[in-house]
Amino acid sequence: MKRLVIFDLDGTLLNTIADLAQSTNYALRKTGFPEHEVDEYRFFVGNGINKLFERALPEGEKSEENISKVRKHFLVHYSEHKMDKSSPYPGIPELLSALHEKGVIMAVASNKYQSATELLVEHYFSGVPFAAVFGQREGIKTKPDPQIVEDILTVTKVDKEDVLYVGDSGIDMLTAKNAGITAAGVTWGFRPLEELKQFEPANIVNEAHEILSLI
Ligand SMILES: O=C(O)COP(=O)(O)O
Repeated sequence: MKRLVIFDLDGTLLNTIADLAQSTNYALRKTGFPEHEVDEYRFFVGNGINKLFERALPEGEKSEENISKVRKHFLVHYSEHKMDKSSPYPGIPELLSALHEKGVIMAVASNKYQSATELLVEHYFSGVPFAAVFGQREGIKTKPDPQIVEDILTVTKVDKEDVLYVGDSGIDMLTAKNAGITAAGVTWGFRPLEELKQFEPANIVNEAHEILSLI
């Protein structure tokens, strides 16, 4: 019996790709670099925003200086536009309610910077009593480092064997592996099934309600 479910945010609970693409394209435009199609961003997102900008910048232009310029414009735009087109994936609000009714503890572990993680969770899941909502925090290694999971376990006091980690990318599957907890890969997010399979997660699910049978 799993007592705690840890969810990744982007690509798992929320489809945020259009807003991330829109704000990054704005920042690229402002700094004079070429933009990308929304779909390309599925492979840029996942390791925090600096990595997103590094991937979005052209070859030969991926300097710290350029990343920091793009970041500045992105943050201004994303602070105003992070909820323009984002929305929970089908069945997610119902899944979270059902887990809560069953008495399962829930938490969020994201590589998105902390303030945006908190604001998005508050906006889209205001009624959900998450025990912890952790994003990318200053001085703390990002996923796939297991620190974020360890921090959630410290807050919730749940043993590792009682935890299910749910995510949409190889980074998430590796985070669960590194933390020594059971993973469920979801196929509705940003990354393809083949990427999830490479990390041999214990479970792969195609629809949100399937998570209930893994508890
Ligand atoms: O912002 C990112 O890079 C990805 O965030 P996630 O960990 O919630 O998928």
